[in-house]
Amino acid sequence: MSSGIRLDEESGYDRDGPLLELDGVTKHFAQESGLLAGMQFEPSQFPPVSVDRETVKAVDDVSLEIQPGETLGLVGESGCGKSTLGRTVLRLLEPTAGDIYFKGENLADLGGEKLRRTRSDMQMIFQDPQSSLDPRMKVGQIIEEPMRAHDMLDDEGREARAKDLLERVGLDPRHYNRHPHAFSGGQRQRINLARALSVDPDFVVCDEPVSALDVSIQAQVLNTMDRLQDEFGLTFLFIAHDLSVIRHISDRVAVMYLGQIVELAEKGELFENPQHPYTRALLESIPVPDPREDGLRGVLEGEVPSPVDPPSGCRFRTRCPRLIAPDAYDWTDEEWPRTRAFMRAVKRRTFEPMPAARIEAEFFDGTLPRGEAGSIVEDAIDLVATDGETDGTADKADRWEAATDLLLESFAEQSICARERPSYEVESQHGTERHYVGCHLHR
Ligand SMILES: Nc1ncnc2c1ncn2[C@@H]1O[C@H](COP(=O)(O)OP(=O)(O)OP(=O)(O)O)[C@@H](O)[C@H]1O
Repeated sequence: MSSGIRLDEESGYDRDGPLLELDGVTKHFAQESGLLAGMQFEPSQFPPVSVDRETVKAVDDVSLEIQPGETLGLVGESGCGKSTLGRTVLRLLEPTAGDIYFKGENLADLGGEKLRRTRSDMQMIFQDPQSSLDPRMKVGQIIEEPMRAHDMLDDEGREARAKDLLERVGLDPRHYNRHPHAFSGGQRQRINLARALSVDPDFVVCDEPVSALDVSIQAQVLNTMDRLQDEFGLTFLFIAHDLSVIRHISDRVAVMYLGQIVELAEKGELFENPQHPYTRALLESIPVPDPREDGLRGVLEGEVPSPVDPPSGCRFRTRCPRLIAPDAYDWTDEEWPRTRAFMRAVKRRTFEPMPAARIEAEFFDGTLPRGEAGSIVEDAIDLVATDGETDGTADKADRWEAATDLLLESFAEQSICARERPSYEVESQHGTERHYVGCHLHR
């Protein structure tokens, strides 16, 4: 067509547009709070117990697009919301807020036959090929099950298609009558692929599909997925915590942290020109095949905070090595990085108690920051130093906590990183696509 726009006859879908579009997608879970599984004794009421509920903010305000035929890799540490996002996209989970458009149509508006058809157009494969295959069923039945559920073909047609699919995923069609236990992990994941493809979907969410497999098998399965993507014209949302897997399969990569996308760029751009401190830390923690290295380099410090009460502003700021200086103080080039390093060390208690002068020497090269910032640092040093003024607080643990609170409240909480949610676009150095980064360093 001269306009370059092609419309899907039935749906009016503009094929040059995104296949999938997420707009502010949010998924929160209500759960009982931690204390005694949330039970509280309330003698004044009947029954005399109440259950506290808290909100797990698993996915928060995610917007992105996936183009037809591409693989968008979704990467992040365990618990950052990748699976929840994948399931919400397929509406296996109802979003708390936001819209999901598939082929231009809002999934929330679909019903009846159209919803049924869209469901078969969107499939999912899971991490554990062992537990997702019913051991009592034969491979043929497993692959035919979705076709039966969607009234696709007759018995003969389904059998022929199942056998064809077995071959196309790299298995022997003669295995049609075998049970899944007769197959290796990699082969079972191929059966899963055949099942997902049986209903001829356009879009597949692949949730850690190779994580349970030996590294030697992973590449083979990934290569098969790559080939099938071309043959079937598939679009993948590919979830993995392993950056080398993501690098193998993705066209673009979205990095997720505590329920939000913090960076999104073409694969080459993301790996060659990572801009978010979280992405950099993830990249640095890829194990290197160097026998002198004892495993991981530059490992991420601390734990991922709870999604019940995520940090304000940039969610990564509580672990970020590049937290931005608070504007309320006047810093020289050296003062802020030193103060930041001291604050992190106090918070994580990474140094042994020592006299104040030694702390000053080790963290500040003997010269404290000038002005108000310097007085605050001095007070914090006093609290943790072996010869510091204790101000009546004799307990050592309390003093470390008081120093941590003082530093965090005076500095970390005043940083723009704590006050505003970052969202910026930077120029790509490699490739042509947009490079999104949620980090105030790009203000
Ligand atoms: N049904 C649920 N009820 C309450 N909280 C949930 C539920 N499902 C997930 N969560 C929480 O939501 C957060 C995100 O979990 P999710 O499984 O999506 O992360 P993930 O990045 O896929 O991690 P993993 O790779 O470990 O599966 C976690 O804190 C998790 O405990």
